[in-house]
Amino acid sequence: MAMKVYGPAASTNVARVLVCLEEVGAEYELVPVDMPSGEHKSPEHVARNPFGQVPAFQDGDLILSESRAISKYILRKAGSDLLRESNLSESAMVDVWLEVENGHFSSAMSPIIFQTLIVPNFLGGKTDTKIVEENVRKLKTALEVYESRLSKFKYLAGDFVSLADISHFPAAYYLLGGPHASVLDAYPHVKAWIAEVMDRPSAKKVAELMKMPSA
Ligand SMILES: N[C@@H](CCC(=O)N[C@@H](CSO)C(=O)NCC(=O)O)C(=O)O
Repeated sequence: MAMKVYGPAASTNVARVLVCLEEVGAEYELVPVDMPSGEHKSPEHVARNPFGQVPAFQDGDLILSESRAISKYILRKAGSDLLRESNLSESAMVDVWLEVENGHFSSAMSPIIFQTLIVPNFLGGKTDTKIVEENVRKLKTALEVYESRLSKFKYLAGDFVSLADISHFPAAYYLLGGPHASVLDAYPHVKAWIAEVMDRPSAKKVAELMKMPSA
């Protein structure tokens, strides 16, 4: 039975799971969740994701939530080298930079995406520029570290591409498509690295899914 992903492709955390499925060429079904109507808070969905969030994931009788854990499951099941699990130190570096992506990059990008895209376009509200400015500063602090790291290594975890790089795709998609793309101009190694991530067939496929109206 095909693996199922619950949630809109346009959600960064759903997109993270989709890009991993595309990386390993797995069969999967994307099951819509109508968030404007609050379907993600329904008992059926909360049974799949205890926080009432998207994504949720099902593979047979295994039900998972948390996009990075789901991503690791998908890559492990496929025996993908994107986790570098045949090498203890390399796999540890993948975990380090996956945590960095979560805590320093996406944690700054999420409020920026919410304030500049969701609030004005889907909630009919006004962007809170204070929140945006505060998180652009946080993003720049992170990008200083990335620039230094990527001037020494081809990819974040080392001289090999890994989940740590791929996991940046969703937030990078919105950064490049949003009002703050020019932030990258001050970080040439980061800008080139993000372009390489975005150029992966998996990223291009999911970028198309993210654009679809139902997404
Ligand atoms: N740590 C989790 C975060 C999921 C999440 O925030 N999902 C959002 C939409 S994507 O940005 C969500 O479901 N928001 C609605 C809500 O929190 O009620 C993960 O990695 O899967």
